[in-house]
Amino acid sequence: MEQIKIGMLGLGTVGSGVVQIIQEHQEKISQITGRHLEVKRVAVRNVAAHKDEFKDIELTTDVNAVLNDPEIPIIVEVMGSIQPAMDYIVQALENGKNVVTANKDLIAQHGSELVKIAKKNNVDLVYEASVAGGIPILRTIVNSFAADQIEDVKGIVNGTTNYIMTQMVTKGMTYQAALKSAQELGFAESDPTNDVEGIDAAYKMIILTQFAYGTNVKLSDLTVEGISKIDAADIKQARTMGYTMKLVGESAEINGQLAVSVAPALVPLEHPLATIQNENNAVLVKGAAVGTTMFVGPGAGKMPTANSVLSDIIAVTKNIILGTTGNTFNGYRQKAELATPDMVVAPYYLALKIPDIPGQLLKLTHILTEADTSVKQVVQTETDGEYARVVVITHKTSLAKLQEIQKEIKADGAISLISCYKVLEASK
Ligand SMILES: NC(=O)C1=CN([C@@H]2O[C@H](COP(=O)(O)OP(=O)(O)OC[C@H]3O[C@@H](n4cnc5c(N)ncnc54)[C@H](OP(=O)(O)O)[C@@H]3O)[C@@H](O)[C@H]2O)C=CC1
Ligand SMILES: N[C@@H](CC=O)C(=O)O
Repeated sequence: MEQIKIGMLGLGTVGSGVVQIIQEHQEKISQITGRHLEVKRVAVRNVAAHKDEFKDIELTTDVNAVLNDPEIPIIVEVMGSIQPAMDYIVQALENGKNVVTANKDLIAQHGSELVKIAKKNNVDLVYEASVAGGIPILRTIVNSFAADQIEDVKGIVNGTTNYIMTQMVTKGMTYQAALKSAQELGFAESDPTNDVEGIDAAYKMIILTQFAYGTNVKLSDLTVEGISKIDAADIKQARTMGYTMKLVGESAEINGQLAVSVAPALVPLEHPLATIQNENNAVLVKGAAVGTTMFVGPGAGKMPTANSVLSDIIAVTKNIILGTTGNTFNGYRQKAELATPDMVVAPYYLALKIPDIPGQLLKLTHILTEADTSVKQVVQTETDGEYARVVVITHKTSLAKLQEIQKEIKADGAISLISCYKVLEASK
């Protein structure tokens, strides 16, 4: 049987999973593709750290030995970060190599540039593993939503933060201990800042927005908030009010304009996203024709992510055999403006510190009424005699009105806003 030789950049969590699947599932892959896949050479930083585990594979620190090898038609980039990964991928594409990558940072920031280079060189550039790890969401949007008009994409798209929050809620683990565990399990990025600050999820929402609406947005177009400042008191309070807290990414089409965000949100316990635990991810895609669909699975980790990389490798192998490489992963292109804050509407959870004297709640109600909303649910959780902690869930209001509310509370001086989270609606 003819061979397809693969060159790899990186042999960490994902890379080692890719090698393992190719070795263990070779027979099935050969039957499906008609080719024997062989990992010919892998570039790493530290050969000594890997040589005992990967005795049969040629390891090198010389990236050019991978990128310039004429026998290798597919390069798998699983080293991460922007540079030097960007330069290596450009070099691979210019050398006529097809590229499979799991690098969301790079695709979200430089995807359109790389797509052009791939097209010019008539090679594939595919990146299924870059969004939601093991969930085959990108190819599903490309293939199964090709004729539908997507109206909303929302979900849990970062495994590390969902794992941390689940461990904190179900096992009472501290934030730091849960983060350490996520790192040990290979879910977190090498620098977990992007995970916990919502940036990793934002990159994934940028890619999902490109696939769903054909529109390129940049990180600065998104509102992004992570989980590092979440108060455990809010998680507990939310629970008593019938909600759990999740880091939710959303890309919504509102009258032809796009609103893309990542933030911790209160999710009603009966909402499908409330059931997603640990490193699992879920993406809800709402199409005008199909309605709401949900895709669930592991969003991070060695084997699930490697499986998505393999689905790309197999797709590229088939294209090589058919002579059909060079087609853009997602061919949909559409220009769309960004929605303004007055268009983005939701109920909000506000935790406030209020002087424990008569008339203060009335003042708060007045501030909300002035901003065209009102209290849907209110709970006084505790008081030290001087100040009470009050939690309010508002009726729907726009982001613009929420900003007015925040400004008015600040101006009042006596009342202070401790935290503020969007509340998902049970039916959406
Ligand atoms: N982990 C996960 O669950 C998921 C990860 N991803 C993405 O996959 C990619 C890889 O992630 P992951 O496997 O976790 O990362 P790891 O940190 O586990 O592995 C990175 C690998 O890349 C190698 N490497 C790093 N820099 C260089 C360099 N300059 N030259 C050569 N080799 C280099 C490292 O070599 P050495 O071992 O010698 O240090 C290591 O083998 C990232 O883009 C990540 O965002 C996507 C989805 C899920
Ligand atoms: N660090 C990421 C890995 C997968 O993309 C995550 O936790 O989701």
